[in-house]
Amino acid sequence: MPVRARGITKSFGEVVALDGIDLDVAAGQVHGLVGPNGAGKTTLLGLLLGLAVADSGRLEILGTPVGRALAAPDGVAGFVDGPGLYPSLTARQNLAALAALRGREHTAGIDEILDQVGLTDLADDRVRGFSLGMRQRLGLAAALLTKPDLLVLDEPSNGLDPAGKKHVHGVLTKLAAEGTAVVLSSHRMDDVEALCSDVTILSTGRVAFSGPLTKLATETHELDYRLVSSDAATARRLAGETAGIRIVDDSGVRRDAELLVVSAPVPALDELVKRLVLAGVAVRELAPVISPLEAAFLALTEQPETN
Ligand SMILES: Nc1ncnc2c1ncn2[C@@H]1O[C@H](COP(=O)(O)OP(=O)(O)OP(=O)(O)O)[C@@H](O)[C@H]1O
Repeated sequence: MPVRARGITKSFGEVVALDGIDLDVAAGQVHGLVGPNGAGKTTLLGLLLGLAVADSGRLEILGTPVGRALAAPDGVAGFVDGPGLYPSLTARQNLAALAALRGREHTAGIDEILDQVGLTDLADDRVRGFSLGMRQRLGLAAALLTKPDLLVLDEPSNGLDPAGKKHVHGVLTKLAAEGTAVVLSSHRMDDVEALCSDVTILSTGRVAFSGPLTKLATETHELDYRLVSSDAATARRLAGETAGIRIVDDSGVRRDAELLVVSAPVPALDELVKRLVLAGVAVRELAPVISPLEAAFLALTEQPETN
């Protein structure tokens, strides 16, 4: 198991950043860490990278218990708070310098790595002029210099354009398929859904959910769905007549003539679709207003209102 954490706590003065965290990340898994600002994601990723030590609890990285020393265990790569790069060197020189620092001749692989992250055209430009998204891609390239068994990335999609995202997703998916365990944090639920097999939802330093994304979807019993059909009036009538379906009027989503928003468990929704088709009403669009992950995120991390 590349990551096995039990009862991890970490405080900064009065602030309890991590409050009894359990986390398992298996080889070949892309594991998403999500949670509101300040939930403890970066702190946890920092522990995995050996940038800080926990106050208490047990942490095993790649099968080795982590001690009190600040050191990145062998086989671990990644970054938090943006990658550390030399601004006056080019992208290629940055990678060559890092490879040299690690005492190995990696230059043969540098062109291929730059290509994987989509930086070939910028290989000989100085990093000083790089945008956030370009830096993120170069940071990932640096992490690929040694093929890591555990890759830890804080907000790797930050600042990426669609092409950059495609490259990064491609690289991470390929690494995971080859057995690397990937742990990444993100505020983008769509990215996590596209990329991760498993997710941990953190809320004020505690684990609110940890497990496969598919489990989260089945545990979410009822969601709001947008239904666009060829006959909204009939759809509204049939929805009202179908057991388990509730018509939502104040959902805050775009209102238009063909759109109906209903709240329903999946079997009731199936029944409604069958009735619509029997009545000769075409279903043009049927999708959750927010995804199961986003719904779970909001439900599990909602802060009680303070008056
Ligand atoms: N070096 C530090 N000194 C003092 N407090 C810290 C330090 N690092 C983190 N904290 C506090 O610990 C808590 C968790 O912070 P952390 O950065 O891990 O959250 P996060 O989930 O990564 O947030 P974000 O989504 O905003 O990046 C916050 O309350 C933060 O203020």
